[in-house]
Amino acid sequence: MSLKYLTQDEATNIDLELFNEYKFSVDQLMELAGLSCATAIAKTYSREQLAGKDILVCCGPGNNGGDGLVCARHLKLFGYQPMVYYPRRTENTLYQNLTLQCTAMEIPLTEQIPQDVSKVGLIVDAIFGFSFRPPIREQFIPIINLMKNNETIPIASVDVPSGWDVEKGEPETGGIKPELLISLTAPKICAKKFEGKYHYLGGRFVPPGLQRKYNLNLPDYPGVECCMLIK
Ligand SMILES: NC(=O)C1=CN([C@@H]2O[C@H](COP(=O)(O)OP(=O)(O)OC[C@H]3O[C@@H](n4cnc5c(N)ncnc54)[C@H](O)[C@@H]3O)[C@@H](O)[C@H]2O)[C@@H](O)CC1
Ligand SMILES: [K+]
Repeated sequence: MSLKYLTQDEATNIDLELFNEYKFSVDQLMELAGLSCATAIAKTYSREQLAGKDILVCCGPGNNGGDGLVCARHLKLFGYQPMVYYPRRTENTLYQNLTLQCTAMEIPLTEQIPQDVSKVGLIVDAIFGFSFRPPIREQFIPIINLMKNNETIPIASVDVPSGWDVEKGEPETGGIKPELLISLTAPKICAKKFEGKYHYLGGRFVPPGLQRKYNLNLPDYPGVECCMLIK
């Protein structure tokens, strides 16, 4: 049986079951998800490759953005130079704590779109995940366009390329084209349209009962790895 690609509803229901039936907290899964993203990024882009370059981590308003904040912290701990663009701060305590942790890690944080990206060697797209529903709301158009119109800086997308329909994939009007996609828990249907070089699976936390219920057919992670290349 092949690896299952999830519909938006399946992804949402798995999310709810992880929190309600398996009693995971958002923090627990977000920490594991963010760490697997940072690890997949580090395996794909060495520190030498990115020496002297910033990693621009773009964080959206939901848990995909939370994954980005966690990912930025672990990239810093791995010796990279992340900076965080986080435009919409909510009063949510978890996001406030994650933001404080980034600041305490001396990661520059900005609410303004960076004007000068000449020092940026990699963009991490943590704007929208599986809860995205087109069309993109006004406030997020500039950052999506910054990623879409840039031809030189590689993009690593967390869970879903932001702005893509979670099932149909890239919008007709053209979307971002990530080089690396890290699918969390299990890939979403839009990942079948992903044509970038590296597709990783992360989020090594799925209990066997949930795997069976949704026929996920997840491949075995090698050894103690928290992420694995699936393409
Ligand atoms: N369920 C899981 O197994 C896990 C989920 N995690 C992350 O959580 C993400 C899903 O998080 P959320 O459900 O908070 O939502 P998202 O982070 O996918 O979306 C963020 C917010 O964007 C807004 N939005 C939706 N459509 C929009 C549009 N067209 N224009 C502007 N804003 C729009 C929604 O209000 C949504 O709350 C996953 O993609 C993954 O990254 C991980 O943290 C942990 C594991
Ligand atoms: K994303």
